Amino acid sequence: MSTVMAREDRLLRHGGEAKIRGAPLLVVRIAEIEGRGRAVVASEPLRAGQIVIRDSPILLYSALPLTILPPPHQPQQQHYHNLYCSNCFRILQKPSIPTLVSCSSCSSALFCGSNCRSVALSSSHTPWVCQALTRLRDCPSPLQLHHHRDRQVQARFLVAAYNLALVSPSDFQTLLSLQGDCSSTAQPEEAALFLHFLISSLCPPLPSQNSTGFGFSLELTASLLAKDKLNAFGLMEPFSEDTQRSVRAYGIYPKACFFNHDCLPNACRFDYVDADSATQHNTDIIVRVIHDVPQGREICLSYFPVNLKYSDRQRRLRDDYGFTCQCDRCKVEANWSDEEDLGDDSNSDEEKDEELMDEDLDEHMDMADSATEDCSVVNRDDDFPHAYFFLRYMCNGNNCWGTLAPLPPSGVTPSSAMECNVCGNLKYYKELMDGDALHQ
Ligand SMILES: C[S@@+](CC[C@H](N)C(=O)[O-])C[C@H]1O[C@@H](n2cnc3c(N)ncnc32)[C@H](O)[C@@H]1O
Repeated sequence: MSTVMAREDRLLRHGGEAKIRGAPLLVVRIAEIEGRGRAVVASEPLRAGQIVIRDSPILLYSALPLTILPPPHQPQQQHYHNLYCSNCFRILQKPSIPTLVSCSSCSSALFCGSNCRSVALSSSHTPWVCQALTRLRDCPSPLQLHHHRDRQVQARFLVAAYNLALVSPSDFQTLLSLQGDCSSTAQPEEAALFLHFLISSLCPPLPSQNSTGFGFSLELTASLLAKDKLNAFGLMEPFSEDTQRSVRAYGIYPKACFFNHDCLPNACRFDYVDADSATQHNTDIIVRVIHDVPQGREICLSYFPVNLKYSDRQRRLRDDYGFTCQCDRCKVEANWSDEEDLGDDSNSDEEKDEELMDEDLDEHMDMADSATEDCSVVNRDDDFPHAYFFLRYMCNGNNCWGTLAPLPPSGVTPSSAMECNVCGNLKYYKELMDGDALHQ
């Protein structure tokens, strides 16, 4: 067992249940499930819409490429298009606001105000991060970092992670305790080799043995990258019907990272990053159950939009998360044939994907039409919950494909308003069943 793994084991395992940073979990617990690792399980019956976890990130980093940012007070609005505060990650919509400030020593970070800047200077944007990002951004072109957006984002993660070891050793230990390590592969991945070389040759030296006891090494770099790949949550750009949405920042959330995946999840997560600037913790994520969940049942999220077709889901889960999904929906859809559905060969792959998705959904919807007569189907363990799921819990907004969860119940009364976790619109149960959802 590697040093990293041995330490992880000591830090984490505690009577079969994992210790979790921060406030104790109340309505859920973390349990080990064979073949699935740690999992979030309801410790009491949960009501539709109930919040099960509210979680703050231990680490947040930008998903944007390493570029020189425009100076504050830059009058041209377009320069700020899709730029975010480097601390709170709210969108910088108003370039003329007098509070916009940049880092005083680099042009890699822009903040929505002096408060965010001073928080960042003592946490996520320390002098070491400032120099490291500047040197990586200006790295000589033969090293090819400029052409490789994914590697730039991974470099940002590694800089943020090694900085975490310096500024918050306990959070760094939490990061090390998450699933993902390099011990399963004999050779460190190419990304780890490349990025480790880049950081060790370009960035200011890190203390060889910091207070966490972990030295800067290729093994640790590879392990950190694996943890990021399996556990990071993306905070998306604001929703727009017309454009493809991408990630504005990635975060490591020490409780939410225990949710396993299901292609028909019973919970979904919300974030409100662009909430009122007076709101603290705007990068928290909140997980709510989408329907009643009995005590002892595992609570799962979907790691991607629920509309993906079977083969794409299987591929992503295998390639990105290292497991074969055997959820109820996959068992049913494993018998469906993609080849039969491929249709006109002249269409692009994207068009084919959309057609397949529409056909998959049509099939679900047909089943759902006959299922809606009997609302009890939601609790049945056969094919129908799949169809019912799409009708009731998938947003039908243009280009959205979000998941709907009821607003939190007030007392014992469930809410009839369903909130979409992608577009944010509210829909009402009756309109959903009538196929005429009300957008507000
Ligand atoms: C974000 S972590 C979830 C928590 C993880 N089980 C743990 O022990 O820390 C993601 C990893 O959990 C495992 N996992 C998630 N969903 C799974 C599922 N439906 N079946 C099997 N393993 C799953 C996979 O190893 C995946 O890479």
